[in-house]
Amino acid sequence: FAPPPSSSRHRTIRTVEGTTPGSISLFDDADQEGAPLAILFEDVESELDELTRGVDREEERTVSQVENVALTDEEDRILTDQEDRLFQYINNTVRVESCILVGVEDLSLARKARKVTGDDFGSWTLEESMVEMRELIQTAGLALKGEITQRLQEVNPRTYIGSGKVDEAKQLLATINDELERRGEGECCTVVFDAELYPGQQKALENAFNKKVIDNDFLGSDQEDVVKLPVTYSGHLDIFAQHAKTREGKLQVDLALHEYRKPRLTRMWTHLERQSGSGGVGLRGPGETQLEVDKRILRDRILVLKAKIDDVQKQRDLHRRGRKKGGLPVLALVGYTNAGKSTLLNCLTRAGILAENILFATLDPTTRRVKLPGYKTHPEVLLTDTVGFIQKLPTQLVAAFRATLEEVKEADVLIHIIDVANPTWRKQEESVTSVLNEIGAGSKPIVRVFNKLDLLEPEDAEMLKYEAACAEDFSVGISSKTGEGLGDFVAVVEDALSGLLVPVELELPYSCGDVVNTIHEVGSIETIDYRENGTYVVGRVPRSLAMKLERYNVALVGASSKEDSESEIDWAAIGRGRHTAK
Ligand SMILES: Nc1nc2c(ncn2[C@@H]2O[C@H](COP(=O)(O)OP(=O)(O)OP(=O)(O)O)[C@@H](O)[C@H]2O)c(=O)[nH]1
Ligand SMILES: [Mg+2]
Repeated sequence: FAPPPSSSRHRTIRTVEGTTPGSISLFDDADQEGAPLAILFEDVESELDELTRGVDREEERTVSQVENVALTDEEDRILTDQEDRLFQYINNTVRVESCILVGVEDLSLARKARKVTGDDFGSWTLEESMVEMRELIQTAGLALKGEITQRLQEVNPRTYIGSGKVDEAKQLLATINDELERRGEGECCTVVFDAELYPGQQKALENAFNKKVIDNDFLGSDQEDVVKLPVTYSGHLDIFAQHAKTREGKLQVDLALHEYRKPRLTRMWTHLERQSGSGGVGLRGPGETQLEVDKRILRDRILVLKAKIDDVQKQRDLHRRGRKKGGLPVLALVGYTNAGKSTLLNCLTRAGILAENILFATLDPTTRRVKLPGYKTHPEVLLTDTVGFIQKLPTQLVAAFRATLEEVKEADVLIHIIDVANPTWRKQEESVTSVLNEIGAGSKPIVRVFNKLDLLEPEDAEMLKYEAACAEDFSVGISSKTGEGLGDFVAVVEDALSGLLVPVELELPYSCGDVVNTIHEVGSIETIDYRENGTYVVGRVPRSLAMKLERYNVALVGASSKEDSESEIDWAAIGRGRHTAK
């Protein structure tokens, strides 16, 4: 992380209160053109100390006061800098090197599912879930050293897994650590659970494992405190933390981390308190226990973060409303993480949005105005990329990202990208569908896109294309990589859009009386007036009908019948990124 001295720049910033000047160095990565600035801590402790002081002052304000804080641009910039630094801190330190994975299958859940649905289609097997956890662990940058699994008829309320398994895990950790020590490598002190644990269970497990593994040096030096926080299910959070790019994404991850820690109060803040001078001047009030202080700081931080997120969201709402006014149809790309949403958006727009072979590459919704090549009935649409879904998201996180999913709720049509090269794709599809239902977006028109056909055996790819062609709903098989099927994709999207109701204002000659009946049947009428030249109608009709009635249109909103003259589209070239805009 050390910058070459020649390229380093130095910048001094003021804290919000303007009291303690702090300084940070910024440097450009000389090798990579356009790489983001990285922030180097000269003195991590004092930076963070300053940060918590800021938080401490914020807490004196009540909720409404926090909401009313109008920040100047400068203050806002400084606060954002502070967020960024906290962020860097999270990214760089709440990471552990190695871990073991405990997989649990709670058979009582499958039993419950069977009672409701009559079968257990859609519930994940232990092995499928483990495959996914391994990927998550890898994405989080952890080295997986060992695994144990258990099938449980009922969860043990105290330690989640049975006491025999706890002993087994301890034994495994001991064996692994002996081996690591022999090789002179750092010890493995993290247990990742493939389950959501109650704080009490987590504590009990920490205690159980602590005795043998984490031991006294858990209280070791300041940095170590944080590094050795027993991470169990927070793996998702770390991954989110590493991929949030925009202000809102970062704030949300930050909030989720705080919400996650609240019931699990760890020693994270304690060491900061110790840094702030004897007795924690300005932090600990009279008679307050350390735990109370910790809780207060977390609670206040959560308040501030929520207020800020609110702010950012209000701005986004404004943008969204502005977009609506433009009358362009909005398509949202949804799907399981790693299905290829960003790749498809890139392919369609060449917008250069991050597409990587890691889970959760996209955390922030990105919207692009796109002219779909080959799109006949409408010149342009808005395409929104969204964060990928996943089974068993920690509840806290789902709540934090619900706002992001608002974009999905606002869309006219959902494009559900499915990675058919993944053996569990049907279950992933189910998981996504249930999240969509949960957020109230299940009734929107959905285009199912079987992606990554290029990775399948040709005959399997053919089967899927056939399945898509025969499907009653909107389905299509494509490969975002080779460009195969993208022409069909655009056609299917067009079909889906043509069923949408669009606002119209028409003057229909009296000779087309039956048209009014049709509008009643397939759309809705807000105003009807019998005028000299014909029937004046304001209402909403399917896009396809709007096109047909265009000549009677007084002011047709949001649709156009311009024929697209592009006939031959070189999708393969677009897929490879060599397409030049016409
Ligand atoms: N072979 C092949 N690979 C693909 C295709 N589409 C996407 N990929 C790859 O799949 C990986 C994931 O793609 P992304 O576009 O980042 O996936 P995403 O759905 O946006 O993922 P998140 O943002 O993490 O939810 C990348 O390595 C892509 O190159 C395809 O059609 N064929
Ligand atoms: Mg993505």
